[in-house]
Amino acid sequence: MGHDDEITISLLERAWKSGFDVCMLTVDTWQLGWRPTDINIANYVFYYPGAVGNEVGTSDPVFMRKHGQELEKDSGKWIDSSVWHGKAHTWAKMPWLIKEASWKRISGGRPFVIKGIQSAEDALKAYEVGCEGIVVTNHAGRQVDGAVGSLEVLPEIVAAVGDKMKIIFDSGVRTGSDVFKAIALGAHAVMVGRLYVWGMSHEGEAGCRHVMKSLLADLDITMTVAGYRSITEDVHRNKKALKYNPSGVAPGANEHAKL
Ligand SMILES: Cc1cc2nc3c(=O)[nH]c(=O)nc-3n(C[C@H](O)[C@H](O)[C@H](O)COP(=O)(O)O)c2cc1C
Repeated sequence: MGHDDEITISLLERAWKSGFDVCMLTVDTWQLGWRPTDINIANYVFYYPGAVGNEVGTSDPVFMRKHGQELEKDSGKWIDSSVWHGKAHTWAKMPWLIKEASWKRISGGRPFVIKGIQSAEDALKAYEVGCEGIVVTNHAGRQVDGAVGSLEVLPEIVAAVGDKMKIIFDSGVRTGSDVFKAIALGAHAVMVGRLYVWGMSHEGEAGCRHVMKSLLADLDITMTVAGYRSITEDVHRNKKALKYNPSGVAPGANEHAKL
């Protein structure tokens, strides 16, 4: 979410017209973390106005009306008016974004999700401002060095809001047992980031499909060897009976017999 409310509304309208029907706001990176490796290989997709990372914003009709189509690379003007980083909005702005002026009005009431929640306190705030869901994530540990582990905070967040809203988990999901543990701890769904990218970089779309099929197969096997028939009927329903096991060993079939 950038600095300019008019541009924000325009972006949301474009998203809705393009067929997206859930709005997800990332709140943990209004500025990017410092990663020397990226600097070494000149990997910075937001460096100048035409850079690919800024395209959604700088191609926006309201942005172009206000700032012109040809922004000078080094003027700094594009940063001042930015649709990109540089401003920390607060919780006070959320009712405006979600309800009063924006997403709910534009989409006719479709869900709004906040991505980047790492505490029960913030999860409750997200609920209070009108979100239907949250993503419990530490942005894959790629932004704040030493950030709290997302799986560590998941149980307290589930306890606070698990019956009120959808909880999606990400950061570090690589295997079926990672998915299984997150679901067993109360997540309704998980997301993956780098996993599919690795498959894609190796073999394009086919690689991406292969990685995702392997993940699902691994989840199936994990589920069955742990004694569960299905995620929705068994693992999630029985989540309160499952305990997080930091050793990484999946709960065994005996546990299922007890349930
Ligand atoms: C190359 C890359 C770009 C990303 N860009 C964004 C982004 O623009 N907004 C965002 O909310 N998360 C972004 N993320 C974070 C992912 O949405 C997700 O939270 C994270 O990758 C999940 O962890 P995992 O990669 O370990 O599965 C990005 C991640 C990667 C690897």
